Amino acid sequence: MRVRGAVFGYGTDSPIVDDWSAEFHPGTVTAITGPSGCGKSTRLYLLGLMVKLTAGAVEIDGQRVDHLSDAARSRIRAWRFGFVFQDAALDPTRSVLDNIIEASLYRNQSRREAAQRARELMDRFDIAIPPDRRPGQISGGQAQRIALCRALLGEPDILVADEATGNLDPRSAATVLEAFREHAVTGGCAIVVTHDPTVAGWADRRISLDPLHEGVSA
Ligand SMILES: Nc1ncnc2c1ncn2[C@@H]1O[C@H](COP(=O)(O)OP(=O)(O)OP(=O)(O)O)[C@@H](O)[C@H]1O
Repeated sequence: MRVRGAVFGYGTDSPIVDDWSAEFHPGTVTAITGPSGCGKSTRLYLLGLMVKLTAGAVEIDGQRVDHLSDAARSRIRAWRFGFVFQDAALDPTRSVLDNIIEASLYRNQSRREAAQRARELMDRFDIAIPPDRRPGQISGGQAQRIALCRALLGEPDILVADEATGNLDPRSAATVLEAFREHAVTGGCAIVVTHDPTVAGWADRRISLDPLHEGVSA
């Protein structure tokens, strides 16, 4: 996917993202780095078609998609993207299992199949809690991994993660990074925002938004 000349700001403030262009390739993990508040998460919202640009365009497979209707953008999000946000964004009223499988039900996957796969993912990421637990009764690191299970369950083309290893011990973080790598190796596109130099160094490409060393490196 790519973004061309994107401009976006919140309300009447000056733009947070001003004429941003970038490309993200299948088979590749790209890390986005930069100081706190520079607009890394905002760029993920923009790539995930969650906000409307003031100018510029977002393209997937060469097709412009940012200007489509809300319903069309929601469909693209459900079918093409998997998201892991900083706050996990789990529904507190539903079990962790239901949180994981919720999005896949939009994709006409059967509940039984989805639940089976969700349990496999929970095992893979060592989330040793009963699947009927509510998000209010789990740790921050578990919530992040539940959000990752939810993102992976839909087998997205584009996996977008915001500080997805931030709350994790080194072993759990390594399992999560392996999952990003596997996603890329199987032809997916992974985009990870991180403050962690180890994660950035491990990625295939880095987009730095730091004014002192802005640019792309591989
Ligand atoms: N909903 C909002 N309304 C107004 N301003 C916002 C909103 N969300 C973020 N901002 C502002 O936009 C700027 C960029 O925020 P963003 O969360 O994208 O930065 P970030 O680089 O991801 O930060 P961090 O590394 O601390 O998570 C910040 O100045 C922030 O205060």
